[in-house]
Amino acid sequence: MVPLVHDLSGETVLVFGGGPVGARKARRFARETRTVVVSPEFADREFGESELVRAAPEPDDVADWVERFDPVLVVAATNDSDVNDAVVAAAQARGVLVNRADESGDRDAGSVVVPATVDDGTVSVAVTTGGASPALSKYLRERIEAELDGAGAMADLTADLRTELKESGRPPAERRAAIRAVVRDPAVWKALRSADANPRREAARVITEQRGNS
Ligand SMILES: C[C@@]1(CC(=O)O)C2=NC(=C\c3[nH]c(c(CCC(=O)O)c3CC(=O)O)Cc3[nH]c(c(CC(=O)O)c3CCC(=O)O)/C=C3\N/C(=C\2)[C@@H](CCC(=O)O)[C@]3(C)CC(=O)O)/[C@H]1CCC(=O)O
Ligand SMILES: NC(=O)c1ccc[n+]([C@@H]2O[C@H](COP(=O)([O-])OP(=O)(O)OC[C@H]3O[C@@H](n4cnc5c(N)ncnc54)[C@H](O)[C@@H]3O)[C@@H](O)[C@H]2O)c1
Repeated sequence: MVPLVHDLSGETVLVFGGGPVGARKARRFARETRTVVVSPEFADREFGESELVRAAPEPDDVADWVERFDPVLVVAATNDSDVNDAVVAAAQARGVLVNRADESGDRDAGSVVVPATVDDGTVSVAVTTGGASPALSKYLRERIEAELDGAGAMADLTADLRTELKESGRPPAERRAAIRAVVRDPAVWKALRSADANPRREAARVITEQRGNS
């Protein structure tokens, strides 16, 4: 499996099944794009900004639902494996990506796994075990969460520094060395994680020291 980062904005994600698993997937996708959940019941679960459609399609009806919403990704999260089979078949027939929540063995063409993810600003880390052990993905995600504190701010800071170094006409090798030194510097990280420190000043110090060393 090849992890790719997919921009879903402007697209539709269609989720079949409004149980805890369908709700979790729907919350995740609804943060990014229009998400529609089809299910005969939704209990009192949280579906984020998703649109909820109360229905229980038979396997033979699933293709019509997929055609009607024209999604870029379909999620099969019902507790009825015949319906989930039909969702996979309908997605494949239309060349649409499909995530199947009730299977982690052999995957069908076009199938995708939803990884465990941590976000900090523009930085995302995704963990997958290729379907082998979702509990391990969750555990590793929890461990990475603390590591990532400040990463979004570091991405913003170094994006600005890259632009400034380019504009000041520094040669590529020097820019690369400077940015690499900043992202590895403990004092810059510490400053990014504390409210009253000055990360820009720390970064400027690192760049000056780096230039002196090369
Ligand atoms: C990462 C995460 C993302 C998300 O779903 O948002 C995710 N599962 C999560 C949690 C979790 N899921 C399960 C447990 C109970 C412990 C256990 O069984 O291990 C726990 C842990 C818990 O609940 O503590 C049970 C389970 N999961 C699947 C099956 C079916 C099967 O194995 O056949 C069964 C058995 C059902 C049963 O037996 O009834 C299948 C899949 N689950 C995946 C993703 C995909 C593979 C990801 C990978 O490559 O690792 C895949 C293949 C399909 C998919 O859904 O995309 C999310 C953590 C989010 C987070 O917290 O960060
Ligand atoms: N991927 C994961 O992390 C994970 C975790 C636990 C379970 N699972 C598997 O995923 C499936 C869903 O898990 P759950 O805990 O949400 O199950 P659940 O039984 O609580 O919910 C299933 C939902 O599907 C709905 N449904 C039934 N028939 C439908 C139809 N024809 N069309 C639309 N919706 C329909 C039900 O009303 C219910 O709301 C289970 O089969 C389970 O094996 C996956």
